[in-house]
Amino acid sequence: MIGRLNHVAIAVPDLDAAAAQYENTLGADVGPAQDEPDHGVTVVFITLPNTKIELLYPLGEDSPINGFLAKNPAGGIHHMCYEVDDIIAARDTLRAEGARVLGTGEPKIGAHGKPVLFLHPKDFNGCLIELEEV
Ligand SMILES: C[C@@H](C(=O)O)C(=O)SCCNC(=O)CCNC(=O)[C@H](O)C(C)(C)COP(=O)(O)OP(=O)(O)OC[C@H]1O[C@@H](n2cnc3c(N)ncnc32)[C@H](O)[C@@H]1OP(=O)(O)O
Ligand SMILES: [Co+2]
Repeated sequence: MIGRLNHVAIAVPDLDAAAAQYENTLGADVGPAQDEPDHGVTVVFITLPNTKIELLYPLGEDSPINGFLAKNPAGGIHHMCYEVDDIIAARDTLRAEGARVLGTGEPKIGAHGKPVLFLHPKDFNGCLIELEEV
């Protein structure tokens, strides 16, 4: 069901510093910061030859990453995003297997303009999973 690794997301306490570090110290292809108000985050995408890194910073008071950053003040890996062909079919299969789909269960439009859903980290070895329909 899952296909390519679309991105690995890292929650960071200082978005400008993290973006500059990836650009200047690691020599990566770093994009501009973009606000994602529907998701409560500001993101910076870093394009690697085989996948992307998503730097995440909270946007607004109800950001879903506030708790994670409170527990991990230095930052940390927040989620993995896997590509799927059909996100509704994937959701229904996963639910039937007992996995918890977060939020309303209806896909939202993600940072790439494509539908996304999240799966509870406690159901997947402590790793929050994002699914993106490509
Ligand atoms: C723009 C878009 C895109 O790429 O297109 C994005 O990525 S938006 C990316 C941001 N959006 C999202 O993450 C949306 C989905 N996320 C959520 O709904 C939430 O963040 C939850 C995953 C439900 C966690 O919420 P919250 O931290 O408030 O809950 P909580 O404190 O009760 O946490 C429940 C347990 O899960 C753990 N926990 C929390 N966040 C975690 C994470 N990212 N990875 C692994 N474990 C995690 C907590 O430590 C806790 O474990 P213990 O009980 O053992 O201490
Ligand atoms: Co993401």
